[in-house]
Amino acid sequence: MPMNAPHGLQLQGVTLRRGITTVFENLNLALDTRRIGLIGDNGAGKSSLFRLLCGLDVPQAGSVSIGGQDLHAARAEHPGLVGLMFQNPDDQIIFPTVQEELALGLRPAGLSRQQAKEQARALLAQRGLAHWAERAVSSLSQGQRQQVCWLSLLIAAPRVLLLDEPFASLDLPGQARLAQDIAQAPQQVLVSTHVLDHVRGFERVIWLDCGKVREDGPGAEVCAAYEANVALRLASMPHTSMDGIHG
Ligand SMILES: Nc1ncnc2c1ncn2[C@@H]1O[C@H](COP(=O)(O)OP(=O)(O)OP(=O)(O)O)[C@@H](O)[C@H]1O
Repeated sequence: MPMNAPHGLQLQGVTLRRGITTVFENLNLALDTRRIGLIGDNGAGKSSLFRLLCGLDVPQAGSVSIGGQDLHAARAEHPGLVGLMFQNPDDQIIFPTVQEELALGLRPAGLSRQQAKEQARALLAQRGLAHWAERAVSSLSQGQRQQVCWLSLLIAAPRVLLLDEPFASLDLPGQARLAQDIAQAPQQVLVSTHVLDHVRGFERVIWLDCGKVREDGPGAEVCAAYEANVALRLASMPHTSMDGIHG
């Protein structure tokens, strides 16, 4: 790593277009903080940022680096550097059964297929989910599939965890468990969410607004600023009436 290089992920002058949409233009971000929340309206660019940070998308201009090294070069050397939990579990899950899906994350660590399956079963048992091992992923509910996605990431243990709306389909116990897991994770964790309470206590929250950083600072302050902005926008909206819709 070059001297004085940032140790975390960094975007420099990034422009990203997806289809006809310019999502980011000349975006600069240094993501060194241990816990970072990402908030903002639908379409603000949260998932797009995660796609850049894990190398799924490549910017049309600018660079994405980690520890001062180009992200793609770094990932080629260390495949387990950055892991993404997708917003939609169906974009993430590849294998038919839960244990195979979890075992996938262990193969880069050099484990045999059998060893990886055994570790996957051990993690499931530790979580009281031993009965899920042979279950077809397609037979699980949306929230259960989301749990599988989280466990896959947990077992793969990348150095940086990117969680895209990980709480969205979880029940209350599942949300509490995930919040606890995040708090205990030794790695850097970035979480995007529309439920601000999940990131309000984070040391850093970034509010994205139409692909730009609107606010960046302590979670409590940035969440309060976003809430105030939403309240203001709601107050200035004309009141809609349901009259006539129901008859
Ligand atoms: N596959 C795609 N092709 C083209 N444009 C896309 C695609 N996915 C997203 N976009 C556009 O990119 C912009 C950013 O979308 P993105 O999914 O990153 O937002 P988001 O903040 O994650 O939104 P949400 O809160 O709804 O998940 C939006 O204008 C969106 O319409």
